[in-house]
Formats: sequence, C-alpha cells, structure tokens
Amino acid sequence: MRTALVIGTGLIGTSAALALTQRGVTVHLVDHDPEQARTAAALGAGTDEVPDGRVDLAIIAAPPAHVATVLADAMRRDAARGYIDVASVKGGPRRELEHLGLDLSSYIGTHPMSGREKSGPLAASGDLFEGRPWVLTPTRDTDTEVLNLALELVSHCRAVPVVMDADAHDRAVALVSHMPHLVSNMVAARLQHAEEAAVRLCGQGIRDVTRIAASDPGMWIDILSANPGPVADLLADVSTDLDETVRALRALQSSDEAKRQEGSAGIEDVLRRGNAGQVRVPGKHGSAPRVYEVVAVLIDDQPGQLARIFADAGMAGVNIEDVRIEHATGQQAGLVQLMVEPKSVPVLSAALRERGWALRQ
Ligand SMILES: NC(=O)C1=CN([C@@H]2O[C@H](COP(=O)(O)OP(=O)(O)OC[C@H]3O[C@@H](n4cnc5c(N)ncnc54)[C@H](O)[C@@H]3O)[C@@H](O)[C@H]2O)C=CC1
Ligand SMILES: O=C(O)C(=O)Cc1ccc(O)cc1
Repeated sequence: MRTALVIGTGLIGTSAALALTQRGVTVHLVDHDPEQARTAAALGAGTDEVPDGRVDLAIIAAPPAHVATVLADAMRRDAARGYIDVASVKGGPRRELEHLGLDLSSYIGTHPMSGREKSGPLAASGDLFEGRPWVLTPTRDTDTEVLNLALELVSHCRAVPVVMDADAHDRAVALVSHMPHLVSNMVAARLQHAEEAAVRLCGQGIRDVTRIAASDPGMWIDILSANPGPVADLLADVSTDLDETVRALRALQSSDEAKRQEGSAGIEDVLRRGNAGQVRVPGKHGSAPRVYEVVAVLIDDQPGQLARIFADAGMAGVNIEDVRIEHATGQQAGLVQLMVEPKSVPVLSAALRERGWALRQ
C-alpha cells in the first residue's frame, strides 16, 4: 500500500494514520470538521490536502451512524481501490450498506479491539493497536486484493487480524465491550451525588471499574443503538445476578442463622463465578494471562520518577511487563506497582533498593 485516505480523524482514524505514516504510507486526512484534520496533520499523521487521484485504501473512521453515508459518498467519488470502516458494530452498518444497493466487493467491515475513553486526534497514538485483535468481516463477495490491503493495514498497525462473521462479532463485543461499558457507567453514576467524604476514598478498584465511563456518550448512543438486542440479553443476565445478590445480602442481615448461611452461600457463588470468568480475560498481547508478581515502589509525585525507575529496572536487566500507579489522595506521593516475572523479583528488588528506592510489600 502506498497511499491511504482516512475519513474521520479522531482517536481511531488518527492513530491508524500515525501508524501508516510511520511505515512510509502517504496518508490523506479528511474530517467533516476541518480543524480535526488539521490537528491530525500537525501531529504528523499525514496531510490534510485532497489526494489527486484514487488512493489504495480508504479508512472510514467516523461514528457508526455516519459510516454508510460516508462510505457511499467515497465510493461514488471512486476515492479508493479498497474501503474499510472501523466502527464498533458490524452487522447493522453492513445491512444499511446493502440497502443502499452499493457494490460491496471493494469493502470490508473491520473493528480494531483497542481504544480509549478519550476522543479526538490529540488522544491518538501510533501504537494504539499494537498486539491487539483487529476483527475483519469479509464475505464471499470480498475482492482478495481488498482483503490484502486490509491485512496490510493491520500489519502496519502491528495488530493481530481475526476473521469473523459480522453478526457473530456483534454478539461477541456485546459481551466483552458494550455490556461492560453500560455496567461501568451504572457504577460510576452512583458517585454523581455521593458525599465528598466518600468519593475521596476512591482507590484503584473503582478507578479500574469506572475508567471507560468517561467516554463520549454521543458515540456510545450510536454504538448501542446498532447492537441493542445482544446487549439487552446480557444485561438481563446481569440483572438476574443482581437480584440474587441483593437477596443474599438481605439474608445476611437476618437474625436467623440458617438464613444467614444461605445468604453467605449466595455471595460465595457470585464471587466464585466472577473468579472463574476473570481468569479467562486474555493477557496484554491477547494470549492467556501470565502470572506476574508485583514489586511495589513508593515515589514522590515528581516529574521523571517513573522514567528513573524504568531506567533502573532496565540496567538490572529486568523486563517490566505491566505497571500500575496508585496515587494517595491528598498527598504528594504514589505507589508504583511493577509487574514482573516471578524470577525477576529478587533481582529487581535488590537493584532498586541499591539505588535508594523505598520498596513496599
Ligand atoms: N473510541 C474507541 O475506543 C473505539 C472506537 N471505534 C470506532 O471508531 C470510530 C471512530 O471513533 P473515535 O475515533 O473514537 O471517535 P472520535 O470522536 O475521536 O472521532 C470521530 C471523528 O469523525 C468525525 N466525523 C463525524 N462525522 C463525520 C462525517 N460524516 N464525515 C467525516 N468525519 C466525520 C468527527 O469530526 C471526529 O473527528 C467509531 O465508529 C467507533 O465506533 C473502534 C474501536 C475503538
Ligand atoms: O478504553 C477501553 O479500554 C476500550 O475498551 C475502548 C473501546 C471502545 C470501543 C471499542 O469498539 C473498542 C474499544
């Protein structure tokens, strides 16, 4: 692929454009808000000048509700040899395109399984998709040349291609993305009118659970409107669990010992089923989760501290697999949890202590 056109230069469009530009592809950037395309160009994602002919691949990275019209318009202009979109839902947009009577042999619906709770080009990064699954939904009618262009894009973004049927994709993302998104918002909504004294106690657990509740509601109304059935089915299952958990907790308030035992068994059941589901969540590169151990370091909230820790770990020859930072509320201090292979724990701990870091259990 030598040339590409990104239509919709927000988080996802600009991230893909940055990755392609870094691999030497000439990328043209277009957005219905020209300021967004200019910003993406200023970030080094490509040029906001109109291409002077057909590009190899057009990437439609607009919100789901706009995909069909944007794609139809690009096809009418004969803008590219191949077309993909990156919307979070695949079945509905495909049916909308079929309804428009377009020749879809040059189009593949795709979905990179990576993103953020922030929107716009300023939140973009060229490595956003690295190691993440990127779903492709070709059909029997898809041109091989177009499938190859899409695979080239996925490879340039260092993502992992996964081929799926569009409706199977929508059922899968209802489970791993859309239903959890709503549950995150419902948990976060409890904080809206909560007392300040309670909110100040927020720790890492609630930060993890509510991070995605900061996402743009407009985009998510679009996503959920295109996948309502599978998400409603899953939320109904969650609702059954909620009812049973409330019943178990009420039983735990009883003065009757037998009832309390019943309540305790109910709570244990939901917690154990949660454990069993959690171990199935893949690790950072989509593989089975690895067991890492934590080396916890206390730091002052000063610029450059993290970089120094990473440099010190690097000098000790230890690979940091993952990192978490817990900020102590109201204090200029934080706890950095470095996840490493179990065999690296003594090496890293000794090296950090030697360099003056305060380690915690
Ligand atoms: N946010 C995320 O984490 C992920 C989003 N997606 C999908 O990627 C697509 C883009 O999402 P984001 O980049 O997050 O949104 P964003 O809000 O950061 O960017 C969307 C961009 O599309 C532009 N746009 C809207 N209508 C347009 C039109 N008719 N023509 C041209 N440009 C138009 C907007 O001005 C904006 O710059 C969506 O379809 C979304 O479902 C896929 C994976 C992850
Ligand atoms: O921020 C996160 O962790 C996300 O999960 C973002 C996300 C949002 C929408 C998608 O279609 C895919 C990924």
